[in-house]
Amino acid sequence: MKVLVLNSGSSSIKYQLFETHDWAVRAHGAVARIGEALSEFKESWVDADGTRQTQHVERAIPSHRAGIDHIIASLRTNRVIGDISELAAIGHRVVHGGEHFKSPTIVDEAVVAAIRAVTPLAPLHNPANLEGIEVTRRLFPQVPSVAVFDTAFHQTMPRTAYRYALPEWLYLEHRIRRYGFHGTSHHYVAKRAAAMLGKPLEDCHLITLHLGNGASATAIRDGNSVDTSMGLTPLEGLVMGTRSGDLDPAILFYLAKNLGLEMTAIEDLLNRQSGLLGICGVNDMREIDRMAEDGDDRAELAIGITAHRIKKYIGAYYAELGRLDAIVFTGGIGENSMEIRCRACEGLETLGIKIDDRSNFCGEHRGERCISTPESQVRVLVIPTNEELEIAQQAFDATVGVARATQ
Ligand SMILES: Nc1ncnc2c1ncn2[C@@H]1O[C@H](COP(=O)(O)OP(=O)(O)O)[C@@H](O)[C@H]1O
Ligand SMILES: CC(=O)OP(=O)(O)O
Ligand SMILES: [Mg+2]
Repeated sequence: MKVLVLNSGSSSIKYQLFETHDWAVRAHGAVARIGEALSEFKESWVDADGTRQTQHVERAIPSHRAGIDHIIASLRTNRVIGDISELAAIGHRVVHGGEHFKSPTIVDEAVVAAIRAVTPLAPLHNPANLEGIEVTRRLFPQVPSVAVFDTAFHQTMPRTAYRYALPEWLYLEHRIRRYGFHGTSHHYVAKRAAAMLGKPLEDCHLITLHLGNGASATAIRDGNSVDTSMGLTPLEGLVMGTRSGDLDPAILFYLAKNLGLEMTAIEDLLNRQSGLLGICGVNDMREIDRMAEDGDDRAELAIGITAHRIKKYIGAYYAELGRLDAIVFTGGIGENSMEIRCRACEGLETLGIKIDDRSNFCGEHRGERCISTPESQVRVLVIPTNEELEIAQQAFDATVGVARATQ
């Protein structure tokens, strides 16, 4: 059997097709720059003779719907999906599940409505996630679509971490609280970290740092999320590609009252024009690293603010946890930027955190690795995330569980 996973982001769709007997990847790819003049479609698949094939095309792909149609057509043309009955499930990353969803859920009309109801809380993400669900339910009505929520892993947070200091009715009547995101990634790397530490996840105290386009930190006690930096929406917390992360809420009043900005303009400013892009004009960390090396002061500042914010969260979460086994770096920046890892952990030796410069320099080594010195009490780990594998396994378990229950 096979499981197809769609991870629809704000301007991209990543996908992977897994064999369920060994979780080998039969095909994977991505559609990037959706809606721009020229979108990019990269795919890689294993053909019937076991040979890996790749293809890279550039063409206009105006919407997520068109992107998914494209992916499915290509999987069929390349004969990666033959008989539809081979598909056990289609797993979908859904960013916001509110308080309703604590585990992977087979999608029906009521689930679609519940996801739609929380869409205002993840305006960059949930519409794309829903579009993916609608397309696959239309194309493959006989295959269960399973929603795997970014918010689910964080549902173990205590109320002292998830409630804001706002009037109670805003929580009771409107469910305004911290939800947290990237839960699938935080959970996946936490399990891998436990394996590297050689102890059960239930015994691990960890700080996981998912640093991609969106970025978040999570405090994990005894294997459970007990605090996380993103809040009601994926805007709070760390500095991101185009999102501001934490700021004084009074800045919003200032922008509205003194600069006359409309609410929609403020929302766009904080979600799409801030973060790395706002500080230095570029949101790609590779390019920012190069600019900083060439002496660009704004690029240097972007790296500095990003690392400073990460360090603040490490300190806060260490204090919350009291004991810390490991700090885990993941996501495009966490996995690849030795500069960010180095600066985020700099000066933390008295907390028992010491990076080994040679191990931190990745060179050709891109896999799971420990980058702290042997004396460092807290291990510092780099673990490539694999949200799609985690979603595939959770989606498969959900469908197998239902099949068992109905037998
Ligand atoms: N070799 C690298 N060095 C520094 N940053 C990198 C490198 N490779 C990727 N990145 C950064 O990772 C970020 C994207 O992370 P990723 O996890 O792929 O994002 P997404 O949230 O879209 O899945 C970008 O800022 C990109 O510049
Ligand atoms: C929730 C979130 O920020 O996701 P991404 O990093 O994919 O934008
Ligand atoms: Mg991501």
